[in-house]
Amino acid sequence: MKKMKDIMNAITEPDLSAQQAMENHLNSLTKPLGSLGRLEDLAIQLAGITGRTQPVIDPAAVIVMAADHGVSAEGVSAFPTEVTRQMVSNFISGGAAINVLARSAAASVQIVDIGVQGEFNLPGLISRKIRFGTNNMLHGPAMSMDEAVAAIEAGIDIAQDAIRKGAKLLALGEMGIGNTTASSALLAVLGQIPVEQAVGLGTGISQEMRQHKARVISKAIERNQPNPSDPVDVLAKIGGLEIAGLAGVVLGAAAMRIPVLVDGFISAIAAMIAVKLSPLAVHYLIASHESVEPGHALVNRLLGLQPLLNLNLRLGEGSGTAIALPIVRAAVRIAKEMATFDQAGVSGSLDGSVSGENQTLDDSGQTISMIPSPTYSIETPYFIETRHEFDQGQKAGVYQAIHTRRDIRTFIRQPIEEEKLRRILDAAHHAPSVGFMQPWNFIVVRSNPIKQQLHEIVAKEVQVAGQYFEGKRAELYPKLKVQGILEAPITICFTCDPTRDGAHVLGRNTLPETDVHSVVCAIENLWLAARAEGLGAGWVSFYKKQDVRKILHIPPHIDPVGLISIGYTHAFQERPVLETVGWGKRYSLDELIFTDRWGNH
Ligand SMILES: Cc1cc2ncn([C@H]3O[C@H](COP(=O)(O)O)[C@@H](O)[C@H]3O)c2cc1C
Ligand SMILES: O=C(O)c1cccnc1
Repeated sequence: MKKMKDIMNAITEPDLSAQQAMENHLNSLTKPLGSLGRLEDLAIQLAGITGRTQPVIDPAAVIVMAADHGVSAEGVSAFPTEVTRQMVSNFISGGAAINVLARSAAASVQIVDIGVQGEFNLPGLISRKIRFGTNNMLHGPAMSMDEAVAAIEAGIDIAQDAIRKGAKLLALGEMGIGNTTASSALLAVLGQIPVEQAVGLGTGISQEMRQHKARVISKAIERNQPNPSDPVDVLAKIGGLEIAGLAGVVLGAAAMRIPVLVDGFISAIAAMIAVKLSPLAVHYLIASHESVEPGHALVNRLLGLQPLLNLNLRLGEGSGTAIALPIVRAAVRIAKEMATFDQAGVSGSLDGSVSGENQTLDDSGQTISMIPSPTYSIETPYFIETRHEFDQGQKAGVYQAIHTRRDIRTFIRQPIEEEKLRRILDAAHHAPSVGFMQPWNFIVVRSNPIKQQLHEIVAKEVQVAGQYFEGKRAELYPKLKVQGILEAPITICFTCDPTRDGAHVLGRNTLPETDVHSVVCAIENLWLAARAEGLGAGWVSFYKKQDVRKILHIPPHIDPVGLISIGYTHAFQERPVLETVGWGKRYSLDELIFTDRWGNH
């Protein structure tokens, strides 16, 4: 137990400065920014793991853990238990799929007996047998907690040994008839997924057998009552020895800053257990592929991993890792061997920056920001409670949306996709609101005649406002474009209903205006989401509320807080227009920050 705990605690964050250095390096290479897509993400991840801008992943070793499952007595697999033992012999003889694929990928294979039912006398087989297969989980725990911990610790030892002998990347493989049953049970409990969704056909059973398999799993969960917040308890009651061993391999590798290539459903479940035990381990995982087994996509999703390949595999043994290894190697070689713009004497992009400023010039020669391709999945993992940290790409995305948001008043006539509109409205609807009062409504204006009416009342107020400016601002004012209601495909009126949720809203007794504050939060959410989606948004604030109420049939007690025009645009200016034209400049942040009391810097 101590070994496991120590290793769990030894796993640290990836090296952010090495990641940044890698990103800068990739951006200096002779290719358009980001054009090597996922290979660039891989190179950055490997830099973070290894702390090196020239990561080394060779020699790579596939560790295949083999064990048997008592539950296979229930007829949950298309094959009998003895196939596990027979396949171990096949692995040692070099005739299994993983042997061939590993040879083709120039990786070594280590076969570990961590719980096969049967004795071996095979040279080259690593024997760490904890017991002769698990018990049938239908009738009680598959193994004891001590055995589960011993299997995890055996995995840690094996990873450490392999690394000491020189391995720079470990890949997970497994063999164990019945192990998709254990894996589905683990997924159902640890991922809080309905059993029905977590179960697949494994080695190729019929639909009737699949239903039977699901019933066996449900009964085993019912019988054992595993505690979802204790991964070792769950592993012991409904898991398997090879799964525990592989979880140990992940922990051992991550603690030594060695990347782990994950194979199919079973090894991904093992990786999930490792991440449950030590959340930072997730940064060391690379998903080689997504198998046909339906649970695999779910685990990848829960872990936030994007598989490199989808080849309809459903084998295991580490097969997918050997196929993906050359891709990982390609990422490493790109970083190491490609020439930079300087070295090759190749001209950089037109703004002169080859170093990743994410900028280019628009048609008129003005510097505009580009949206880099997203490096992370839009589906945030939400089951792993402990994985609340944003990864580098996610963090960068949030700040990028904030810093490149602009008040956009010039739109091109390209319609907004309905799903996009729905997503940004949903972002607005997830804004913070005082006492959760959600006082907003969103009137989405698409009708041209109504836009025309809004445009007219706004134009009138724009005129009126002009007389209040003096000097330079009076001169600049007529040149400013302050609204784009006619051009924008839609304008949204954000309203506030002060009666929503009754008179006594939590947190609003002394500050009645908190309802409007909440609506403004919704506007900002929409604005940032729109920016991330490549849509410009502009807040129009020249209007008399009475006029807007009349046009949009808004009842008198409802406040039309803001009109926001949205649409695609030619350019997101690097700086606010009002700054560029000299209307105003951004105050210094330091001057705005006081310490403890007003005015104290
Ligand atoms: C010949 C053979 C070789 C394999 N290699 C991997 N598996 C894969 O299938 C098994 C899991 O499926 P289930 O839960 O349906 O038994 C595991 O051993 C897995 O590694 C194999 C299965 C067979 C039959
Ligand atoms: O996803 C896998 O790796 C898998 C699927 C079925 C059987 N064995 C392995």
